[in-house]
Amino acid sequence: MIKARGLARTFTARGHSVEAVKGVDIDVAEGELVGFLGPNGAGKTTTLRMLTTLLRPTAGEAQVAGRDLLADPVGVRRQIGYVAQGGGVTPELKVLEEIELQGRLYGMSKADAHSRGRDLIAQLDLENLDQRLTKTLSGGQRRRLDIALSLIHDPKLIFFDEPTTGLDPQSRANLWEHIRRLRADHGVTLFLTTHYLDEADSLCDRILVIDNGRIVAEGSPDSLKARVSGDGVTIGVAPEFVVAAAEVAGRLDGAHEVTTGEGVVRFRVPRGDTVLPELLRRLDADGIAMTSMQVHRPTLDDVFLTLTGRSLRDAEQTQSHPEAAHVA
Ligand SMILES: Nc1ncnc2c1ncn2[C@@H]1O[C@H](COP(=O)(O)OP(=O)(O)OP(=O)(O)O)[C@@H](O)[C@H]1O
Repeated sequence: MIKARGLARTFTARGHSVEAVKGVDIDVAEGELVGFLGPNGAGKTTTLRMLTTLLRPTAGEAQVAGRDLLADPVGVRRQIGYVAQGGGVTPELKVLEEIELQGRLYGMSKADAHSRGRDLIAQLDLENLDQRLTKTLSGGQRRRLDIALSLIHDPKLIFFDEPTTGLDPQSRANLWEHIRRLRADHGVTLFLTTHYLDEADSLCDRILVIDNGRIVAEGSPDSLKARVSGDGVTIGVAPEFVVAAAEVAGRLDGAHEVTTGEGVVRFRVPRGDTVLPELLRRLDADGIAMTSMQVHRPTLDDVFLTLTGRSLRDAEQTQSHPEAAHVA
């Protein structure tokens, strides 16, 4: 459905050039639900805008939904749907009118646009809202209307740019269900960008991780998590014992990636739960009191950290990882 090779985009603004996307290869098979995950500024939207013909690549080539991106952008546009971040609607139109207008823009007759509008309203659970002005919709309802608008011409491939950003947890879960249904009921191929790890994890078959304009990892959520070896353990100790506690942790069987922070020591071990009694015993023997402890299974954030040396959350705030000092 998507085959991109060496896709790149450089922006030039006030004499400075920014290599937003530095030559990415992307393959998406028919019927797949693929997530494009990365922090703010990583190049997700730029890539999406190139794949949806809204932005011309500086280099590279792509086939999208069976059409050549550069040679046949109009053909690509006919085959795809695009749910942009904060896509525009006409505030004074009612929901059904807005969808009908979209149908008319795609060249449908009034009757066809009306019946397609009715179908989409049912499909996206907008039945009770069809006569509401679009400007009065909640965030989640607006996003469902955006999806309905993108589906008007029955596209086989849909791009979503951060579909659930800004939504409350309940609306997010509801929208995930709609996205899953698009694929299950209509066999649509989906490509979505997100900076939410849980979203990528629960929704996507496959994830591409982008950082600084390059794809740094690719695979199923489970296979990516399997790249991180072992559970993460975080223990709390008094600040004056951090270095000593890190040394104790580093001597445990299989312990690696030991880092320290303000009153905490973090490390990885093959089985977090089984090493804790031994760790407690050794800390006790050295007179170090543990104030807290947490064990967690690898998350996609751990994958990002392993790959880039930065936490996805830190990267989002464009911060480095100042408190982490490697001691082993
Ligand atoms: N029109 C533009 N002119 C100059 N620089 C741009 C332009 N659009 C994007 N950039 C830069 O390109 C880089 C990638 O931006 P992009 O919007 O693709 O990232 P993103 O991963 O989608 O981030 P977000 O999650 O914030 O949407 C950033 O450094 C951004 O500042």
